[in-house]
Amino acid sequence: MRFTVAIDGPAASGKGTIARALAARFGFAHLDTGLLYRATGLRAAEAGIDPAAAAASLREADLARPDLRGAEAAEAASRVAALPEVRDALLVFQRNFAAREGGAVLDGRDIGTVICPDAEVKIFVVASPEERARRRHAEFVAAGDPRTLAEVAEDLRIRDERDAGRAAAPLKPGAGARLLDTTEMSIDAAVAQAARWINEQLPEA
Ligand SMILES: Nc1ncnc2c1ncn2[C@@H]1O[C@H](COP(=O)(O)OP(=O)(O)O)[C@@H](O)[C@H]1O
Ligand SMILES: Nc1ccn([C@@H]2O[C@H](COP(=O)(O)OP(=O)(O)O)[C@@H](O)[C@H]2O)c(=O)n1
Repeated sequence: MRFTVAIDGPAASGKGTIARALAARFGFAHLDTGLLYRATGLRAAEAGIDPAAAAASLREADLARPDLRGAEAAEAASRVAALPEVRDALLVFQRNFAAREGGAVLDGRDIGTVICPDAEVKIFVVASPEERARRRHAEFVAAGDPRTLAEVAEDLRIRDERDAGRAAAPLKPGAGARLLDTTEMSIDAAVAQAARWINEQLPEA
């Protein structure tokens, strides 16, 4: 069976958490596509190579770096993600992942619009900017990053503006996407709602 769940939304809205939980619940494979852009951004900056070349030559080890979830990687990702050549270089890998037998969940910014416009289920996850900053800040505190809440909020604001304002695959809901506002939702409630939408579309066993 091929079945694709596309999850998009702004930074720290809860995409990855929901995608991971859905993949575990339904036995689908999960791809956090943000990691591809994070790894590309870091690699291009460090090796001083063209970002498109960095994207085209990503290796497993690049995606296993411990610093991928940090603020520097996020900023580098959002810069290279505005380049159409970088997006093109990552497209086929993502499409192949989505088409795998057994089902797949992908989370990112353009999954429901560009990568998988025909996904069986599209979910656009949002939360208020304050709540998203609070969540990301809590993660940084847990990881020992001294960034303040105000700094985190400002980083997210700049990145969201860049991601939604760029010409190449801007952040926006795909046609037919369901809106999931997690601002006042528990993780369990958010996952349960998403799971109901998937169950509605799953073929009868
Ligand atoms: N209702 C919720 N849904 C999803 N994540 C939530 C929720 N409430 C709190 N979180 C927390 O928000 C943080 C950011 O979530 P994450 O999945 O990393 O977001 P994203 O992938 O959109 O950047 C995580 O620490 C997660 O546990
Ligand atoms: N499908 C995707 C995924 C990420 N990205 C870019 O990569 C950056 C990091 O994405 P991420 O999903 O890891 O970031 P968070 O939402 O977890 O903060 C985003 O700010 C986007 O610029 C993208 O352009 N397209």
